[in-house]
Amino acid sequence: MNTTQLIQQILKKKSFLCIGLDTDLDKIPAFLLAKEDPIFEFNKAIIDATHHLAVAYKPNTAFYEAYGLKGWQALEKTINYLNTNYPEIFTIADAKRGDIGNTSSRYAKAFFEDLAFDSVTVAPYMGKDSVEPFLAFQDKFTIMLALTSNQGAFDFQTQLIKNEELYKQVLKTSLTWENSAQLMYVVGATKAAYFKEVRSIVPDSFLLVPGVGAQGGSLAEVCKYGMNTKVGLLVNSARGIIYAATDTNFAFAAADKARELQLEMQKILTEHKFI
Ligand SMILES: O=C(O)c1cc(=O)[nH]c(=O)n1[C@@H]1O[C@H](COP(=O)(O)O)[C@@H](O)[C@H]1O
Repeated sequence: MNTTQLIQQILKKKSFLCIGLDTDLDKIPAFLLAKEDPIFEFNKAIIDATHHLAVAYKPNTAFYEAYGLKGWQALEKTINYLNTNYPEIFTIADAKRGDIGNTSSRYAKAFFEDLAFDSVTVAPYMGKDSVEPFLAFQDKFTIMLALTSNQGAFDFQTQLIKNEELYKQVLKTSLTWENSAQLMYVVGATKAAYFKEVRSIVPDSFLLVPGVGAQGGSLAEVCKYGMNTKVGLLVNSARGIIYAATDTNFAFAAADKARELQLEMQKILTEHKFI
């Protein structure tokens, strides 16, 4: 998957929605628990009901790792199901990895080769040599945390170091790395006031924007300064979509929630003259 294909999909579906598959056995409909693989059954139903409204899916690996081998198998089945049945969909392993080089290269192999995701989220705290092994996969995307949606983002990311916020230095420095065209950045929807600054540093990159829905971020506020000339946004919602209902109609209820966001996105894409 390249950005041209991603943009084509966005314009065709009139959507830049990413659905977070943060699948929690305590929250999914109880009747699914009797199935052999409840996590995969839930994901499959959500994907089948929403794939025409979303351009990307983002399983957060924590929700799978929490269930050990069974959870990891459900993650593998989910990525295989997406790649086989909906190859146009952009897939994100939300794993927030990053370690010394030889370890990062194992993480990259796990998510790009073994599980065949299009992208993986990476924490940049350990610097260039911890991110390079991900960027070495030239046809994959490395999505680096820049300014996260949580309150703790203010602990380090916005602190001034030599008169400049740390997240800005992270953005600027990453642009000097080899294959930086394959970088995307996480900027939380709850940080809408920062999008103008972010865009002044990374005008061409895609931004993955979590934090609408359950965390209270506003899509309209994000789009005011977050878009670039090629849309440049993937806006994620997990709980706000996938747990819309807990009865047998859960997937339809999720599709209704996804449709609400897609319609809002369609309006914004029209206003910005993309469609
Ligand atoms: O990298 C992420 O996706 C991420 C970064 C961030 O700054 N904030 C954030 O919420 N996320 C993830 O995005 C998802 C948000 O889920 P909801 O709040 O349920 O929509 C979770 O999987 C988070 O781990």
